[in-house]
Amino acid sequence: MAFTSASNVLLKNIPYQFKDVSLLDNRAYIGGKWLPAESGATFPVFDPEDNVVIFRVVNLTDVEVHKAIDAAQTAFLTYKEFSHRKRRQLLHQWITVVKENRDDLAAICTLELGKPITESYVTVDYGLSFLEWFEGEIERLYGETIPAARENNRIFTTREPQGVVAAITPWNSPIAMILRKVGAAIAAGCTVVLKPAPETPMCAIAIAKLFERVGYPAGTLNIVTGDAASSPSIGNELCRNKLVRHLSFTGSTAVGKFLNGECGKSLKKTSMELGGNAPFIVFEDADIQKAVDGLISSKFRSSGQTCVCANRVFVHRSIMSEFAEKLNATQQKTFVYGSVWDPKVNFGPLYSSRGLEKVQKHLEDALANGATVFDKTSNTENQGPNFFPPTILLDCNAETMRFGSEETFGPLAPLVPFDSEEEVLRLANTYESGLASYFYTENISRLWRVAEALDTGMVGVRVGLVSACEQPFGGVKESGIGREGSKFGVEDYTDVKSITVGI
Ligand SMILES: NC(=O)c1ccc[n+]([C@@H]2O[C@H](COP(=O)([O-])OP(=O)(O)OC[C@H]3O[C@@H](n4cnc5c(N)ncnc54)[C@H](O)[C@@H]3O)[C@@H](O)[C@H]2O)c1
Ligand SMILES: O=CCCC(=O)O
Repeated sequence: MAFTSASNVLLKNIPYQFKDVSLLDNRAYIGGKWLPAESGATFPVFDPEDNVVIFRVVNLTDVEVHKAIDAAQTAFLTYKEFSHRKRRQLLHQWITVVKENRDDLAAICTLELGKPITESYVTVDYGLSFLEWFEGEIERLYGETIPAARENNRIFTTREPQGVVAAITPWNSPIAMILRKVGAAIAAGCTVVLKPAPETPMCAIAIAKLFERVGYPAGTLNIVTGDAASSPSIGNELCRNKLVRHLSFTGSTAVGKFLNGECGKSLKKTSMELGGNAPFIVFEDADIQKAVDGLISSKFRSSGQTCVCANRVFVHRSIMSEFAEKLNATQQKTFVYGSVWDPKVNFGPLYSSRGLEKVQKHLEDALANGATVFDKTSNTENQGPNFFPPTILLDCNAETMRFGSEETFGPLAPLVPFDSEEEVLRLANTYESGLASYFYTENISRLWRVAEALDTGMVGVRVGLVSACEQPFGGVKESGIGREGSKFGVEDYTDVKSITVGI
């Protein structure tokens, strides 16, 4: 077993040898410099596999965040003058260094998030796919010519970068969430102050270490780290500072609503990628094994910790027993447990005891209200303090049980019987959230009817995975504002300027 030599930053022995230990830094990155907190404060980052402290990272206040915003504004004045071709070349170089350091990035993700190493590679590659997509988009940020009503006028539009973007990201899928947001803003010609989640700051720092190698103006990307207690004061500065033109947030609906309200005071543009509570519907005419396979990837990906994971599983009453049997058999065949560093392992612990408590509460609530566990998996003992096995619940009710109105964010699959299309659409559409939904049918008319009726930003029809760099990602209702990825993801960080010329 090899041990890393980055012992000055990494506080625990791990079974991985970093190829480039300089990616492990615990300082903030402001105006092109790596800095400690002025107060000297740091906060701990834990390994979810055993709750041991792995890093201590600098804990900033609003004072340093203010400086980071100033640095981003200074950089913007230089960066916005770069041609689109030059911006594309820089992004291409960033992609190259991220690719070259894929192993170390995946290892940091596994360390901080407890993600099995194989899944961490998937999230790094998913993040890279966004950078590659945005690189292609940079030189396609076209304007328009508009026929003018006045004979002696000509009207053109251009897409202008907005300026300083404040980005706040969550712990789940840290590499991809950062690259999807920061990559788009930088492709559009903006500069960024990023506040990563306190649980996963080292992924953000490593990404910035690679960014630094590329030759962007100092201050184009700044990383401001802070723990849960300092997040509100950091957020306050990001929302109130007038130099910030756009706040791009991914996280819970509660925090998103608060930040959106704060940004409203200075009418900042916001992008809000918030919580989901995805319905997953299996109609009586579905291919049952296909639906089972889709649910396995939608529900149990990242141990159930993505915003687009199925949360409420509606199965037509006539096929419930067959579906449950097949789901249980398939999940037992699919998942391998053990050390997150073992490439064969594909199901890991939850990110923290906070995550575990929430899933346990949803399970207890469902059981107290009449649900039953289908067949508790028996081979998941001794997997660490934050481990929760894939669990299938029968006899569930989405209107009376907690999972019906709150995201579980864990591997609990509550199966809810339904009798008609009308009933299931009413149940699927009642909740305030509207991020993703999924359904399985082999009936072509129902396919179009239900896809159009589901009130969500994304619909998966006979697929359990919708996420892709080219697909507009985002929600309606309380799941958010705006779209990430796709051509809309870059456009979101530009303003349309119209230029009227008299001739
Ligand atoms: N729609 C999407 O694209 C998407 C993607 C991933 C996660 N999510 C959602 O994120 C949630 C899980 O992430 P979480 O638990 O980290 O969410 P969270 O809202 O608690 O935290 C998200 C980020 O906001 C920061 N934060 C919290 N309070 C703040 C404040 N007052 N000011 C500034 N920053 C503050 C946190 O430190 C973290 O960086 C889930 O609801 C999930 O659905 C949504
Ligand atoms: O958790 C949210 C994002 C995951 C994804 O992009 O598929």
